[in-house]
Amino acid sequence: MNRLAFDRVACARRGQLLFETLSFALGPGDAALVTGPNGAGKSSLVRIAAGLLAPASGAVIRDGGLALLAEATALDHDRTLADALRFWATLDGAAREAVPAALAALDLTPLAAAPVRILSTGQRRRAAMARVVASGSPIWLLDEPANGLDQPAVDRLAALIAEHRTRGGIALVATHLPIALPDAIEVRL
Ligand SMILES: Nc1ncnc2c1ncn2[C@@H]1O[C@H](COP(=O)(O)OP(=O)(O)OP(=O)(O)O)[C@@H](O)[C@H]1O
Repeated sequence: MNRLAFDRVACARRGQLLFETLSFALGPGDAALVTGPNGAGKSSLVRIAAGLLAPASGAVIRDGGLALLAEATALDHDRTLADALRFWATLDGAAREAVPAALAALDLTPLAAAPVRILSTGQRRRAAMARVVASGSPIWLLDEPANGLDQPAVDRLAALIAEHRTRGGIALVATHLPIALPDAIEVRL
């Protein structure tokens, strides 16, 4: 069963404790909303969840594949959007057919043949989200997924997360912008 849990996790950066004894457990269909002021440790929490940063103490339990949306989009600027997503779909072990569906889900189909470098800020954010969708991973770790998005795109993002949860997926969302996540566990840092 897919699962993401923090068990008394502490996070320290440059000797400073950002949070400690943080515990929560997410199962199929669950979501966590991570909020807090700048520098509180939202991105650090996402990186700990992803296994990219070690907790100062405590443990993280991950059962299921992960997809991470972080600040930097790892899409190759010189490829077309569809090509860049196909590259990641292959690495993520996803079906190549997942790419057109993900492009459509993020309203990016008209830009499929455009080079990644010409995409606007919001389009780039949606492209990074398309990679998460195409991956087919059950556990989504989303760091500021609404950054640069207009309101219709934020609403579409919320709907995508809701669909993912309906299919038994898990979402951990760190954001300083409002995103509708019904019945999410709230983690305030
Ligand atoms: N690679 C790093 N090495 C050392 N300290 C770091 C590193 N990345 C972040 N920090 C520090 O950790 C603290 C928390 O940063 P983090 O990015 O997790 O916060 P945040 O809540 O996501 O902030 P924001 O809302 O501004 O994005 C900050 O004081 C930051 O300077």
